[in-house]
Amino acid sequence: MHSLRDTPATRQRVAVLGSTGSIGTNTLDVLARHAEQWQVFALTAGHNVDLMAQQCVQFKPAFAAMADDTAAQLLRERLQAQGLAIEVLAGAEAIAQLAAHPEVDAVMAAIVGVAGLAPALAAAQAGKRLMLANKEALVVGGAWFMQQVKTHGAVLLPIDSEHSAVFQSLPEDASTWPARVEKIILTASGGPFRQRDPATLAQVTPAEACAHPNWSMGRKISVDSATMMNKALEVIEARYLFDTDPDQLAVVIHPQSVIHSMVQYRDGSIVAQLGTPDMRVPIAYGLSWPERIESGANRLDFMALSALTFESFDEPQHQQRFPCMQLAWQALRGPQGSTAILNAANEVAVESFLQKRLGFDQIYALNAHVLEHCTPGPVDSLAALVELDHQARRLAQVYVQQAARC
Ligand SMILES: NC(=O)C1=CN([C@@H]2O[C@H](COP(=O)(O)OP(=O)(O)OC[C@H]3O[C@@H](n4cnc5c(N)ncnc54)[C@H](OP(=O)(O)O)[C@@H]3O)[C@@H](O)[C@H]2O)C=CC1
Ligand SMILES: CC(=O)[C@@H](O)[C@H](O)COP(=O)(O)O
Ligand SMILES: [Mn+2]
Repeated sequence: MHSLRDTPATRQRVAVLGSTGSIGTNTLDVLARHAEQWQVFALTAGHNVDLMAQQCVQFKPAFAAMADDTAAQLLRERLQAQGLAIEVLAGAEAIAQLAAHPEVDAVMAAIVGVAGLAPALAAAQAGKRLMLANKEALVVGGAWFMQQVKTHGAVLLPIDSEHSAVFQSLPEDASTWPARVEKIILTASGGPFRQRDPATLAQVTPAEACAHPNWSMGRKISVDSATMMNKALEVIEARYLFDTDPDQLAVVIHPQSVIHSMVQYRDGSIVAQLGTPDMRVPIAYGLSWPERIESGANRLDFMALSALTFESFDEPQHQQRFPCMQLAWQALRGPQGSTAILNAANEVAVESFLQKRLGFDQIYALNAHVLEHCTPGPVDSLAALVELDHQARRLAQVYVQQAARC
């Protein structure tokens, strides 16, 4: 593998995993504003050769990797034709190797789904600064993943907007959190169906589900926001990131997505983080922590805000609209491995919904079914997690096939 010997020691070298996605492109936008501080060392993606080729021209990384072999070959030919000396690698293993590359200082983990677990883990085990957008990695890996971060001296910075908000609202000394914190309150927009008649949810289309009112995101997380499974995954993510009891985690619906989340302290005081809904803010914070850098985000104009409103997720209509929410606590209170099972079920359910093989309302039914019927196992290695994920996926696929027959 080739080495960047001419890199000034002061520039941090970043690997952006999932560079062609929503988080990946926002990350590159922030990095482009700070070329004197960070250098793009590696870019990785799945299939999108056109965008990856453009990113390679602009950022000239030492390495580019595509999960898909054919895409990698195509990229190699394109870059050669342009005279760019970028080493192109292929496959999941190469992506994990780049995440752990000795010349990498920081890794943006922005692959969607459990596919991002192995490279995020590789970065953690190599002791990197790990900027974690890929919430599924933590939902699957749970306390074991956090233990790997600790054991290998990695620094984990949350990128998910709510968790970045919580992190920004907590004292720097983590050892004080248990004594000081009463509750973590995650805000939720309620997604595109917050006011939809629950009786009509069976008919919604992928396009409607992906039309998030406040954020422009990839299709998987957009569907998760529409079912509020995104918030369920975030409750699980918060439990492991901040090592809280599940009962200390609460969700409040806040349709404007201005308050990104809050910490309630034992004296009743609440500290919140606010801003315009722009992922470049948590990304910039993940890159620069404990410093602050320009993110490019518009500043919040309080005078232009009509109102900040809140709704209880316990309202009967919201309970009907968003049954997925309670699966977070069900999985957290279940045996070890339950959150990995729930994640696998949900990935199959969302993909099937996007392919129009499953109704929107069946996402909850599938998730609940697999969580109930899949037997959890110990979560103590990547291989064990992968096996559990496969087992849950098999059960979920059977459910989809049966649902298609009805
Ligand atoms: N978007 C957002 O604002 C937020 C996202 N997140 C989380 O960040 C993660 C990324 O989300 P988002 O950017 O929206 O997703 P996108 O779908 O926009 O992007 C996903 C990225 O992962 C790549 N990818 C997909 N599958 C694989 C695979 N099997 N192996 C390697 N790379 C793969 C894609 O490559 P390609 O397209 O080239 O195939 C793309 O670069 C998710 O876990 C999400 O929950 C969290 C908070 C906010
Ligand atoms: C930007 C981000 O972090 C997303 O997870 C966002 O929070 C989705 O919004 P809701 O899930 O609250 O609709
Ligand atoms: Mn979020």
